[in-house]
Amino acid sequence: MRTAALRAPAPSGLTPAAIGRAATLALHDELSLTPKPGLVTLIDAGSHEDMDAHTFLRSLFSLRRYFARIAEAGERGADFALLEQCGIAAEARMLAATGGVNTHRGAIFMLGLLCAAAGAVCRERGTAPQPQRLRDALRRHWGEALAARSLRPPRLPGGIAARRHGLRGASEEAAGAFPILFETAVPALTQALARGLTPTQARLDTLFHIIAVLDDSNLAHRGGLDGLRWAQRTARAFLDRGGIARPEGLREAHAISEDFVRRRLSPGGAADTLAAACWVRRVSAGA
Ligand SMILES: CC(C)(COP(=O)(O)OP(=O)(O)OC[C@H]1O[C@@H](n2cnc3c(N)ncnc32)[C@H](O[C@H]2O[C@H](COP(=O)(O)OP(=O)(O)OP(=O)(O)O)[C@@H](O)[C@H]2O)[C@@H]1O)[C@@H](O)C(=O)NCCC(=O)NCCS
Ligand SMILES: Nc1ncnc2[nH]cnc12
Repeated sequence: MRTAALRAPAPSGLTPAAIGRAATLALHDELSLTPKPGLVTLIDAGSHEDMDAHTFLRSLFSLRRYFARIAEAGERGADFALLEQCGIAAEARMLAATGGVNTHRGAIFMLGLLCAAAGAVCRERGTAPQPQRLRDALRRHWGEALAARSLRPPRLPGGIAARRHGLRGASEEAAGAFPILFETAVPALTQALARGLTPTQARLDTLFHIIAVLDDSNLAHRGGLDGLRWAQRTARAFLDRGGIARPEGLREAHAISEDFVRRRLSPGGAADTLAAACWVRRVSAGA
């Protein structure tokens, strides 16, 4: 029998397997949300010629063990170097599954760190990890390493664009323990559901809240600073008009998505942050 099956579940009942499963489900929640500005859904490829839903599903399948594995590493108190090795191996499996297309590199980084933090919290606290505890664990265990890492010269197009424009890319966001995730995305999703929006409506409104404030390096890479600022203004205006929960909300969301595609803009960082917000709600509720 697998050793994992012999392990007494963490006092909270949130085993690394449950933490990891929540990450896979959250990434599927994001992929299946439609319409999404410029992003891949189950029915269209958005602003992408190089990937579609099948690419994302193959990528998700290749990551099916990674999130549980990195949660287990966090539960054991692994240092950042070990997490990074886990992430690099997962990126290699993703690229092998997608034929070299970058579907989830940012999600491997962001959700990988969050799963590791959840593993640490479950072992230390014996409770379902609440947002603030997750954030504290990120800072306490890997804050210094993430801060040092964010000073390294970026090697990816998004990170290079972010550095050029003085933006907070994925590495800087992680070094701050994901402020947009915990201060914008999770509250927006929670409040939308509390207002009675359906899960789909709440996720869509939350995506617009994230696009309106995130320094999404994918947008900066593809559209420059003008493209990023146009996307942020467009998302903010949609929300100021009342967001998705209006008779004309869905039609407007489709029209905005067509504008993003015309400009070849794709907010991949916002998509990952939405998935992470869905994941935070799942694990905080005990997965
Ligand atoms: C740590 C890395 C993520 C690299 O660090 P860097 O800071 O250089 O990262 P960025 O380039 O800024 O962003 C990398 C990906 O992270 C997502 N993202 C973008 N902006 C943000 C943000 N502000 N906050 C959080 N996350 C952000 C985004 O990922 C998603 O989009 C990608 C798919 O979209 P697409 O447009 O197709 O992207 P490309 O193919 O690159 O562009 P095109 O050619 O199509 O135009 C996909 O990755 C989504 O997940 C950014 O792309 C990390 O890469 C790294 O160094 N990894 C090494 C392993 C490691 O350290 N792992 C740690 C495990 S805990
Ligand atoms: N659905 C999606 N489309 C394009 N890029 C993404 N990055 C993460 N999710 C994505």
